[in-house]
Amino acid sequence: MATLLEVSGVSVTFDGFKAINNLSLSIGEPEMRAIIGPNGAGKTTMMDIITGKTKPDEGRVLWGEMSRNLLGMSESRIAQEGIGRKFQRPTVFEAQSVRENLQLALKNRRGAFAVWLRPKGPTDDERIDALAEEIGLTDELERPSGELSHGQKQWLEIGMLLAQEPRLLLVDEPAAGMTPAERQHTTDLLKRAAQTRAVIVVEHDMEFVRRLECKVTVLHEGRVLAEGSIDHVTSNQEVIDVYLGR
Ligand SMILES: Nc1ncnc2c1ncn2[C@@H]1O[C@H](COP(=O)(O)OP(=O)(O)OP(=O)(O)O)[C@@H](O)[C@H]1O
Repeated sequence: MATLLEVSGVSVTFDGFKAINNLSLSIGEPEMRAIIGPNGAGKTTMMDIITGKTKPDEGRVLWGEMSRNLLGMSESRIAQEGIGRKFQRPTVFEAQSVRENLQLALKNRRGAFAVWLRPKGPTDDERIDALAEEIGLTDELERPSGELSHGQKQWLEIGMLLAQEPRLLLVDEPAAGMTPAERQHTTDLLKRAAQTRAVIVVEHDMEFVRRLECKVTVLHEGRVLAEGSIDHVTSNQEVIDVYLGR
């Protein structure tokens, strides 16, 4: 597994408060990684830094085979590089059908022009069918997205991100507000996505994290407190003291 993203010695201070404190971690390709930690640990700020929304005071964020520093790039450039982010609340176009939402995402995908020039690639309709199948919304393709359940909207948004063929997908609390069956479907979907790309999932639900069956990074006070298998981190006394035992 080659390293895709390397966060190295990153710090950021807001009004004198060090929200991220000499944070270092690396993500492989492909890899599934869960990030956990108490409120205020810096999980959102870390994602803001990776996606270029927040610029840190120190450190480097290196990306890809050429180890280019993402910190010099704009948010839109970083998205073009293949970093997709799913926020907690779904942001699909409610008046548009599932198909139209996926169509729109395909239009905006990376290298769309090159795909258009390629003579034998799948057509957009074939891609939409494959994506709908992937996210479990084949029977809902013609429905307005506003009629979907909360879980289905989340899957549609994941599908729209997958349409853009990201190399790294950042997902914020995907299980929140979902039924147990929806959670299971979301687990399966993310695990499949992580077979061919890097997926970082920030999540508080430990049962959900366990089912992802991946390496877990625990953040606390803006740095890595522990890292390893779920059994390794959940038996760590410091992790129990600052997070699990609360
Ligand atoms: N723009 C900002 N200005 C000032 N302080 C900020 C800003 N963004 C984040 N912080 C502070 O930085 C710390 C880290 O916040 P962050 O949202 O990254 O934590 P988190 O781990 O995502 O928490 P949660 O689990 O509650 O979402 C918090 O103390 C927060 O109040």
